[in-house]
Amino acid sequence: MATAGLAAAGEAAPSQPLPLVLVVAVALLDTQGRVLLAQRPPGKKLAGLWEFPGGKVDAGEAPEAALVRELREELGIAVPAAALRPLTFASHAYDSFHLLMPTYECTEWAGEPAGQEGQALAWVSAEELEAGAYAMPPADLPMLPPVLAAMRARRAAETAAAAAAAAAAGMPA
Ligand SMILES: Nc1nc2c([nH]c(=O)n2[C@H]2C[C@H](O)[C@@H](COP(=O)(O)OP(=O)(O)OP(=O)(O)O)O2)c(=O)[nH]1
Repeated sequence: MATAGLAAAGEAAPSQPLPLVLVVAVALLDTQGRVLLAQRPPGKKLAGLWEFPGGKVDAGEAPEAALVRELREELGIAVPAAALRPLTFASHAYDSFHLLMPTYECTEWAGEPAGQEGQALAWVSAEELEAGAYAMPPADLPMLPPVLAAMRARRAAETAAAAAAAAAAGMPA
């Protein structure tokens, strides 16, 4: 329906569209099924909140390439693009832009993650994440159910693999 038609029907006219900002992020999962969160530094928007590592996609850049670049720059780790598996996405209207954030799951990387820009990092368990122990941006909250499911699946798979290895070696798990 055209705007005039909406107004005639007594509905609110659509507000000014916000610019769409494309950000890519990752749920990096360790063998215990914990996820890596990074704390946004002081002086930035959403300072102090804990986020999934990632950043903005540059013009002309593929999302996976952007994430590989961001993880190298921010955490000092090398991630093969093929190890990035689509998991979920965020779509959230902030005051001055609309965030669209495809989020991948990843269990393979080379190097030890360390905050290259001085940001604090934390490996967070599913229980801690679910309890809200790490305050996150509002855009991230709808992504938590699929992230938690991925964390628990990873932990269960690693536990089963350890039990199978122990059984094969003739040892109790
Ligand atoms: N990487 C990441 N960004 C998030 C998450 N949740 C969320 O709302 N964001 C927002 C915060 C920023 O507005 C944007 C990320 O872009 P960025 O990392 O380049 O943001 P920034 O503020 O450091 O950069 P800038 O605008 O100062 O250049 O997405 C998240 O879980 N991970």
